[in-house]
Amino acid sequence: MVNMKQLKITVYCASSPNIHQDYFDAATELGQLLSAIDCTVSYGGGASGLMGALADSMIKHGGNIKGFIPHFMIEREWQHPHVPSMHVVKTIHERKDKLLEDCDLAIALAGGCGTLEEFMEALTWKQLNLYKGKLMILNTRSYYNPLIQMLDSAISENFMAHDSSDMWEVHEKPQSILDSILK
Ligand SMILES: Nc1ncnc2c1ncn2[C@@H]1O[C@H](COP(=O)(O)O)[C@@H](O)[C@H]1O
Repeated sequence: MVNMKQLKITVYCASSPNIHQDYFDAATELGQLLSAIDCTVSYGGGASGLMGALADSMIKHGGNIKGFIPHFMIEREWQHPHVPSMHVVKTIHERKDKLLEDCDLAIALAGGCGTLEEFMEALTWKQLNLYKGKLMILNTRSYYNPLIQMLDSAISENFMAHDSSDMWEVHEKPQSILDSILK
């Protein structure tokens, strides 16, 4: 049985606030579900978009959430004001390293180029065995279908090994992510 106190989860997600309510609902639900299993969640430390929704939900439901935010974003006052454990790092590269350090599971919620880049780096590191944790995609509103199709093409065209899709799980709903963690 997994000791949930030990489980370290990283969540990559959008900074944009101008998105469909379904994405906010999914981030809020995931925050509530992860709070209930008492794991530690690390994220980019922002207050806007899905980052803010996830952090607000975890704070509301008594979860453990840590932010890793580069100094230049603090200067722009982008950090979440109520996340108690906020780590200020020098660069965005240091933030990405910290987010994957000792991470058991990295989850990509919907997001823009920042989220895509973070998730693809984690996948690349997993392929190189530099990251040993799990990877999950929360496919709210089928947002990630084109990326999944692209990865399938990379496999079918032999740019990636035939068993590469074992490296990630795709979940349509937050509850399905929780079920996979608990199984
Ligand atoms: N306003 C922001 N606060 C914190 N982090 C931000 C912000 N804007 C971009 N970022 C960085 O990008 C990802 C999310 O990027 P998306 O392009 O919105 O998916 C976030 O983790 C930060 O690295």
